[in-house]
Amino acid sequence: MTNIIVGSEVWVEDPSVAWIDGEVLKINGEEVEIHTTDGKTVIASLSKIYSKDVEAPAGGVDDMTKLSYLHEPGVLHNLSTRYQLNEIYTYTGNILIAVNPFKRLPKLYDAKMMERYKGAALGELDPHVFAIADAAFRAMVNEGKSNSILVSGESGAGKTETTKMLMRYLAYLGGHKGTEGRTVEQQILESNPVLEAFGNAKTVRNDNSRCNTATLSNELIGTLAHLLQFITFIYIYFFLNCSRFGKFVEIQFDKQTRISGAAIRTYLLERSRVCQISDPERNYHCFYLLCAAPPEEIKKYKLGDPRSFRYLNQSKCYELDGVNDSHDYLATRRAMGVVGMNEKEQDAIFRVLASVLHLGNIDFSKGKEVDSSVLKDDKSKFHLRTAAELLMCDLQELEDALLKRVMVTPEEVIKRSLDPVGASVSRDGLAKTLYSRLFDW
Ligand SMILES: Nc1ncnc2c1ncn2[C@@H]1O[C@H](COP(=O)(O)OP(=O)(O)OP(=O)(O)O)[C@@H](O)[C@H]1O
Repeated sequence: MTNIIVGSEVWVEDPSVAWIDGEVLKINGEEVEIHTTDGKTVIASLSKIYSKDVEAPAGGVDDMTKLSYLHEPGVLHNLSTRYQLNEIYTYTGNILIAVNPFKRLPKLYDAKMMERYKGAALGELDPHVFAIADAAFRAMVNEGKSNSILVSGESGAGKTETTKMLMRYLAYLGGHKGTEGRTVEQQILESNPVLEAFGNAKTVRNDNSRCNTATLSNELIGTLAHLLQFITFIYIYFFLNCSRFGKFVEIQFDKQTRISGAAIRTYLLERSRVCQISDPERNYHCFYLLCAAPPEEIKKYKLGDPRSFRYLNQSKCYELDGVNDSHDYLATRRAMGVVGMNEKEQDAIFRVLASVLHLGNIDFSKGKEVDSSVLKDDKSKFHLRTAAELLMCDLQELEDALLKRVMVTPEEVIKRSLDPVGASVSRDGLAKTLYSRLFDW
């Protein structure tokens, strides 16, 4: 700011394009008059304008540390310049920034590209997700220690796509055929439909949202990454930090640096979504898939139109563009088979899911005693009975679990009635717990 004089080229905030460049016409104390490149004259405070790097190359720089000024407008301008040239990757030191291209760029990820990046030092070639995977792989081999890659970004930023590319490259380096000739990468990807059905939902930003940075703090990620340094097996880990759920992909290598196995762990499911959604979002995909199951299964689980269930009808969004829930239900069933869940287990999973929907339709009204409640009507009784049948539990015990609170003291176990509001809270609590236990399983 101190170098800003009349004639300097600067960045100034703009309501429509975030930052716009211009030339300083006058400085009057803290007040600066700027002629912007869109032909306007604006007044801004000296502390809110930033010098423009006039010597920066027209196509931007591939590493942000090469910029003369590392401030917000400089960084955004550099990313935007490169993006317009289809250069979606840029380094900041050894961190890679990826800008979502929202279109397929097949040449960027083909076999030739993998060949180019194999063994190349970080920074030697254009910024690329393969370069990060290669550096992580080489460090793991050279140091004989596990390594981790953190993929972070807002919902819809491209974390899932990035992880797929990282896995593809690692599978190329440590390529190994798994069972039935499928690569480990393929097997991990095949488990995706199952995880996505139960852990993904449509959010405002992404029709198939899994992750954003909202709930997993940087401190927690730091701790996880730190702990992993002490694990002696040679693994490469990916963290995807999320709000719907977190995903932790572990790829295991043997002493010959060939892939020997993989595991996926999930954590931090967004439980509140099971009972509460707001327009235009949706609940977890699996509920809509189940409501679109073949007629004999709908009959078995006593389901129907998603509009008839409280946990789904709080939002007006039921269908997603380009998504066929009936088709996806069958695809999820197939994927469950591929990852080793037998028919009986699949049926148990869908029974629990259906019971969550039935629980949500139970209403309560005031009971005869003070602060007590009863099932409101025959409809509620039907849903309670169905939930008990599906969960294969005792009807009376399930009703008690909703209408009464149990307190355990050192002396005795006390049962206290709940009023209708308390019973609704306990109903939602049970639904959330059922769903999250199912997801963890
Ligand atoms: N490198 C890429 N090439 C082409 N398309 C991409 C790329 N990265 C992202 N996309 C597009 O953006 C969409 C959203 O990306 P993705 O699902 O990876 O986001 P996310 O960060 O995992 O989101 P969420 O956190 O909500 O789950 C993808 O479905 C794809 O269409």
